[in-house]
Amino acid sequence: MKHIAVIGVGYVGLTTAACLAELGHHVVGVDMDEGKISMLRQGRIPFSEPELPELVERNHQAGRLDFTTAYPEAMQQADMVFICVGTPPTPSGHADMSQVEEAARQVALSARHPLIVILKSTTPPGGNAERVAAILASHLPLGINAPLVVNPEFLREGSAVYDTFHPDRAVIGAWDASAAEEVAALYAPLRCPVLLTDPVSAQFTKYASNAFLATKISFINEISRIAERVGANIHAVAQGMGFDDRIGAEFLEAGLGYGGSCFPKDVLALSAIAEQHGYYSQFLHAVMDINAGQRSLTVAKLDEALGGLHGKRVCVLGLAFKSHTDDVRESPALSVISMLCQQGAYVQAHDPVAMPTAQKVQPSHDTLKYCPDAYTAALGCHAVLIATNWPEFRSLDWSRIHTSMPGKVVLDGRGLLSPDEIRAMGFEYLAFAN
Ligand SMILES: NC(=O)C1=CN([C@@H]2O[C@H](COP(=O)(O)OP(=O)(O)OC[C@H]3O[C@@H](n4cnc5c(N)ncnc54)[C@H](O)[C@@H]3O)[C@@H](O)[C@H]2O)C=CC1
Ligand SMILES: O=C(O)[C@H]1O[C@H](OP(=O)(O)OP(=O)(O)OC[C@H]2O[C@@H](n3ccc(=O)[nH]c3=O)[C@H](O)[C@@H]2O)[C@H](O)[C@@H](O)[C@@H]1O
Repeated sequence: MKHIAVIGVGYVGLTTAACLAELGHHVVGVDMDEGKISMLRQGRIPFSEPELPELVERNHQAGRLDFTTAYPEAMQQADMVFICVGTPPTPSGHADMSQVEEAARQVALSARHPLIVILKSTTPPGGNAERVAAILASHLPLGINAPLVVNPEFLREGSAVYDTFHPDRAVIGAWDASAAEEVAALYAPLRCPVLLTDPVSAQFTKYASNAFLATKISFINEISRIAERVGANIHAVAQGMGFDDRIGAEFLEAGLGYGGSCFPKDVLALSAIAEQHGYYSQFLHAVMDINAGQRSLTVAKLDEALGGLHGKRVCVLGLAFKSHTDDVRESPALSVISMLCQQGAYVQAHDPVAMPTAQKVQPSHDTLKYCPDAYTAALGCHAVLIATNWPEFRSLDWSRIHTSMPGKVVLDGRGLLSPDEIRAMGFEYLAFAN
């Protein structure tokens, strides 16, 4: 059993803290956001993530998981510290390292005995790990050692707890071999492959992995544009491709494209890193351009189907960047809603969990209304856009929706519905090469 401090209790930090506690460690989560910490102390979770509330509550009750805003309190017994703070994009596309650097400074100032500092936040290679190690070294009390280990995170929102307990691998990059072994030991109960490498390669592996997954999505979206022109069905094509183990069946869903707090920022940061090193990556720019293009293509499809958007009423189902989360960072749904409103359409939107977060960043106005359920959102509309693949959208009473809509267009932006069933009800079913 280890004493562990987790700095930053957002999507990654809270999941990491709760899962480590479930594995039997004693964990204290630290955040500068007093609101988040006081919610957690009352047993409430600041965001929506399946399985996490139960896990946090169980471990909090068992005395293995606590929360504080005070670094010294969390650091009192810690022999390991995970840094899980944000690395959002700066205007130039580079990752903003200021939260990580401040966390490292606070950790070092509060350290009273030797410990291992584990960098879980996604941080760009090219001097950043070295800088964090230097910040630690210059702020630690004399005689105290705190080796840095880079251990990037690969969980997905919406299945964060499952992913943490079933990782495909752990990547551990360190200059200090014994610190790397201690971090590897934390993963032993999870029985996953562990790659021990240097810090820069560990950092780069994270960016390369996200860029590859984003590439798969942009690839299938590019193929869907061509498939549409030649009359091929993209789902059949993706399925046929996916049977080949070298290709793999996952991340071949054509549609609105990727969003979220990571693919957009990490692909952009990787291209910025390349440019900083004198290399323009045409490839990464194509991935980003295709992704942005899917959003305008969605609006263009609705425009064509409705004979213009001005004055038309569009129901948007799904507001977060994917299902099973309330995270609206870089949400394709929200950017399509903005474009629809700009072109004079009225939007009626609904999401099973992301209404409060969406309303915060895009408050309702004359032409944008948030609705308590999918049926109210569809009422009086000319078209429905499925923007995230919530399974419950599939099981809606679509004939009830059909009756309540003056227009009959359904644009399935996530390939969620059965085209034959929807067409049989009298809808005009549109998708991306379907
Ligand atoms: N969200 C995801 O699915 C994944 C995120 N990542 C990476 O993990 C990192 C964290 O991401 P999220 O959890 O999404 O971020 P988040 O924004 O949800 O959480 C970050 C937390 O850190 C806190 N914080 C910031 N500065 C602090 C400081 N100096 N001291 C204490 N707390 C501080 C913030 O108040 C916030 O609660 C990022 O680098 C991200 O790229 C990696 C894999 C998955
Ligand atoms: O670094 C990160 O933050 C994380 O980014 C992604 O996880 P996440 O963004 O939570 O969610 P994904 O399931 O990857 O979906 C990302 C976006 O791609 C879209 N997507 C996904 C798959 C697909 O086939 N098509 C597609 O358009 C989703 O709708 C969503 O908007 C990665 O999958 C994680 O491995 C990684 O740890």
